Amino acid sequence: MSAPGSLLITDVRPYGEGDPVDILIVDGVIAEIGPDLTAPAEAERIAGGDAVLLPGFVDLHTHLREPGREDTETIASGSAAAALGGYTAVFAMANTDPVADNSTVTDNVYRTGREVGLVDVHPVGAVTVGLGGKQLAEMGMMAAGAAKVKMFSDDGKCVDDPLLMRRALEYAKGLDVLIAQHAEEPRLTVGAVAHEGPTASRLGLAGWPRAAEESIVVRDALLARDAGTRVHICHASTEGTVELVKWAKAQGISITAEVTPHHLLLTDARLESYDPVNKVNPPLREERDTAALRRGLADGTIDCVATDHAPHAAQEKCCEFSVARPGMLGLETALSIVVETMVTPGLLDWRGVAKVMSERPAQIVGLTDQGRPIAVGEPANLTLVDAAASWTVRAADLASLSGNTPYADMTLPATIRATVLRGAVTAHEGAVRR
Ligand SMILES: NC(=O)N[C@@H](CC(=O)O)C(=O)O
Ligand SMILES: [Zn+2]
Repeated sequence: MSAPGSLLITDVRPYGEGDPVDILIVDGVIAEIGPDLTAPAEAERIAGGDAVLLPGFVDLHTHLREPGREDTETIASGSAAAALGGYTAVFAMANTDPVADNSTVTDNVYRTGREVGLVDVHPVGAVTVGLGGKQLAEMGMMAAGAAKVKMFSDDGKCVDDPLLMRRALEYAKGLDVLIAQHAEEPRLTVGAVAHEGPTASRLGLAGWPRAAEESIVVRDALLARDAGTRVHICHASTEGTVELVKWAKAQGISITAEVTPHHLLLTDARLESYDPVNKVNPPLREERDTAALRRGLADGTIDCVATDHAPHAAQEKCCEFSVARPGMLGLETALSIVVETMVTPGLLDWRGVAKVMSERPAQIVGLTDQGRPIAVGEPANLTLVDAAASWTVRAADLASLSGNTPYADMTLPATIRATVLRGAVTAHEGAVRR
């Protein structure tokens, strides 16, 4: 990765608006914006080629698998995937082995992320010890450590005990940190592997009803109301969740929600092939759900896009559908899927993309150096998007160590031309800079 000094990016359109301008970055900060800028001879130069310039993306939901499953992803490989996907910050979920339920693990993840240096890696701390759902983890120690953990989640599992969730929210309020809930009432999803509906019935797959998600969403909204604190809903997947989040926000409850690219695009029609690449939690649902999620993201009910990048080894994804691991890759394809589902149909413009992929996620978690406006004096965390380009996804070409992308061999719109982290180029023309 190039060291900060000066960087001149020529010929870009901030938020896809107006005439192309140049951006001069000095020591990691945007120093000048305007036509025909000059830079010192030693400055690095990047030709923008009329790219759309956006604030660097922030992902609130990434699984990096280190420590424990470095065969499927490492902090280094996941950081490369993130930089190539236009991300400048990712939140690494706690369901590692060992679980990130103490400051030794969270601080190690943070330090390794800094050493790799391609993206800001913020570890997520577990809410409960070992993700066991029985005893609160030492959230205060993790928040006070080097990583300054800002978000806690048992993701992969739901904090289903209502009293424990209540205590976690109260504790989080005192620490001014965010609890992110994987909303799944486990007693409604015993043995479930697919969305409960006509497709699963026909294919003989055990169903995961919408109510398993929605009952936890409404419960946690009420618990957040009573605790006077905020709660964040991971990977919203149903029409009912959109309606419930809208209702809760209208009551003044401090609730936020994310949607994944795959829940915006894909439905359970994909399951006809029994290909385990389509197995994910929460499951791919129906068109009324994808339509509601798109509308919800467009009108702000759903706050942001998060990838739920979930790498798995080939041998855990090649078996029978019912025993395969749930989860799909997301970092390198997220922007393209958002363009396909939201920009192309006119539901979001580029300002809207900046909002849902950068500004809102940074605000939700309280990052002050990311998701900032593109303006003089702001930190240079930036993504250049070639909006007119397209690419064909090849699983083997992805930087992720795993290959479980549901978009293999699909041609998708828009590419990331470059990613800039505090003035240093982390990815350029499909290659990472180390
Ligand atoms: N989404 C998934 O299907 N899997 C995630 C866990 C999660 O996000 O729930 C994983 O860690 O593999
Ligand atoms: Zn989850």
